[in-house]
Amino acid sequence: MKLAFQHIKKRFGDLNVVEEFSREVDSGELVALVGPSGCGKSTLLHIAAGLEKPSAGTMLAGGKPVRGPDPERTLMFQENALYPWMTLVQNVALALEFQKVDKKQAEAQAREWLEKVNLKSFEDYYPHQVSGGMRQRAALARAFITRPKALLLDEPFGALDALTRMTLQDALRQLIREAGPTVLLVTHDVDEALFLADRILVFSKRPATVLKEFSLSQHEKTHDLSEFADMRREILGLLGIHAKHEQDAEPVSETQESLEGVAV
Ligand SMILES: Nc1ncnc2c1ncn2[C@@H]1O[C@H](COP(=O)(O)OP(=O)(O)OP(=O)(O)O)[C@@H](O)[C@H]1O
Repeated sequence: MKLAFQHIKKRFGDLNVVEEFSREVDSGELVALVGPSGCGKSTLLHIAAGLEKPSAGTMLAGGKPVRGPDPERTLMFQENALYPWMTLVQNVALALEFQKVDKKQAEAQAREWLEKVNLKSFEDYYPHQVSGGMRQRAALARAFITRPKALLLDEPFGALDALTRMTLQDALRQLIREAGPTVLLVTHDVDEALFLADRILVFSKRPATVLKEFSLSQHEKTHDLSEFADMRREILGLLGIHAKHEQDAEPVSETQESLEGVAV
């Protein structure tokens, strides 16, 4: 599903959040939105999800104006919203039950998706009985089980430690490869954007405008992002973070902290 932001502007009262944003995200493409805290990235995601209306301009999904939320466009947050009183399998199955799929069939499919995200023996655990990374794996299974045409990911792994985050990024890439949704990813983590994205949009501080756009080669990426060192340095520079020397470039977790520090 192609997403098209056409001359989008957004104000909240006196606060000018998005100046004017026009971009298309092709079917099956993954575009990462990177920028200072509070610049308006999540607002753009909410407009794509149909949770916020633009003050001006048009949001199109699959060529049609977005008029509200739709299961075809699934939003996933940093804080997994699993229900604590339901097991992982019940949580994942619920997404299908909302779509009127029979409970037994929904649970059978939920078990398959939990297996895909390496949670096979944990299906019947409750969220508090598993780690934060495992809860986000379950949240990924729940996001994918309805086979949305567009996935809108808002800092999906922001609460996880760097190592767990990398394993979740691997799981996400695998799921995307299988299911092929269009993905918009908001992240503070430049390395996450480099690893996952086909394209990265770097935003200015509020009101959000695109400072620069980067296209990444499609070939197989690994977490060794050394071939993207120049791009990484340029992105960090645009965000006002300067790595002294290449060998001093911040590791993932510090990058995250530094970016948080650019809050406006
Ligand atoms: N519903 C709302 N009502 C009023 N102001 C809002 C609303 N949603 C967002 N804002 C404001 O708009 C600005 C941009 O918020 P947004 O969440 O889009 O930024 P962001 O770039 O995603 O930030 P972060 O990276 O910290 O999540 C902020 O100042 C925020 O307080």
